[in-house]
Amino acid sequence: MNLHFQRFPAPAKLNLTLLITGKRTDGYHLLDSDFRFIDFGDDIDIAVRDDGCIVLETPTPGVEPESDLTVRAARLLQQASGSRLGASLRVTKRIPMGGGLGGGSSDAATVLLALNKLWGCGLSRQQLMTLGVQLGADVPVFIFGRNARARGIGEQLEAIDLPAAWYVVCKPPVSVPTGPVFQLFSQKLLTGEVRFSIMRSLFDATQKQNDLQSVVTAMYPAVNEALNRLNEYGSPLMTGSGACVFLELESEDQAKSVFQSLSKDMVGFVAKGLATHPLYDGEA
Ligand SMILES: C[C@@](CO)(OP(=O)(O)O)[C@H](O)COP(=O)(O)OP(=O)(O)OC[C@H]1O[C@@H](n2ccc(N)nc2=O)[C@H](O)[C@@H]1O
Ligand SMILES: Nc1ncnc2c1ncn2[C@@H]1O[C@H](COP(=O)(O)OP(=O)(O)O)[C@@H](O)[C@H]1O
Repeated sequence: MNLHFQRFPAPAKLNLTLLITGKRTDGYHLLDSDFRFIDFGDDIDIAVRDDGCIVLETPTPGVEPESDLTVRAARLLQQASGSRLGASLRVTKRIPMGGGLGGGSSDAATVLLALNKLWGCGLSRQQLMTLGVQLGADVPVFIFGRNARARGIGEQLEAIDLPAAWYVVCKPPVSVPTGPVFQLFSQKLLTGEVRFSIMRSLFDATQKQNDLQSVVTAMYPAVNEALNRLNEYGSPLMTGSGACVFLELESEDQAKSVFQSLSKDMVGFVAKGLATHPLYDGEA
């Protein structure tokens, strides 16, 4: 079979603020969070196959190919669209796993967006978002394509305009699993150590916070250390359920200079905030 690969970007996200506002009866927590895409991410090379097979040529260490979100996204679209076509996938992984940067979710969203076009499925953006949330709470925002305020578990999205900004992102040497962080948050609710954040309009709108941060720093001192290092230059925050932490700066020069002054053992990068997802085409 003659395979013709095309490259599609899968950007990382930052949660510029993340409030936990309640809990659904199925145990999922309700959020109020501002998502921003950044110019750092994975790349996925995709070739259409005429035999219907979904082949991941670059398995991620520690993730069974069948449970990889790229493969699950392709199979889900096959089922939903009835397409008889298949795909070969090559993932160039840069986004650290368990980093709160949404790597797996972004990979899944990119596969859904790309194969919808390559297979000619013709599903709307909204239909793809409905499929995407079955794979993970973070998938819909990547399909939505604009920086967004997300509510519900991440499926109620409202586009937001954000000023140009650069980010120093640090990756402490730990990988944080999302489920246990929410579980611990729930336990601490019972003991009164954490609370649900009431409506955001009652807060100072400029105040940014992450309600999962205290839970994660209690479990992982390395996350606290990274926050302390960045604290010397501004007000850093953890993204998502961690482990990455970031500091927003107004210029690229400022961001680079902060990054350079961090000690060499701090793993991280400088990224620009994007206005939209690179695959966003303006269509609703
Ligand atoms: C916290 C956030 C914020 O952006 O980001 P990450 O740190 O994972 O990137 C997300 O809401 C995470 O979304 P995602 O990573 O897709 O989570 P999922 O795979 O759907 O859920 C993993 C587990 O976390 C818990 N979970 C997840 C989301 C949510 N709103 N409430 C929850 O209680 C559930 O126990 C679920 O089984
Ligand atoms: N293509 C993929 N890329 C990253 N993680 C994946 C992928 N497929 C499945 N996973 C699983 O999803 C988990 C969450 O990964 P990821 O979304 O990158 O981090 P986070 O939820 O912290 O933003 C990983 O620990 C891994 O087990």
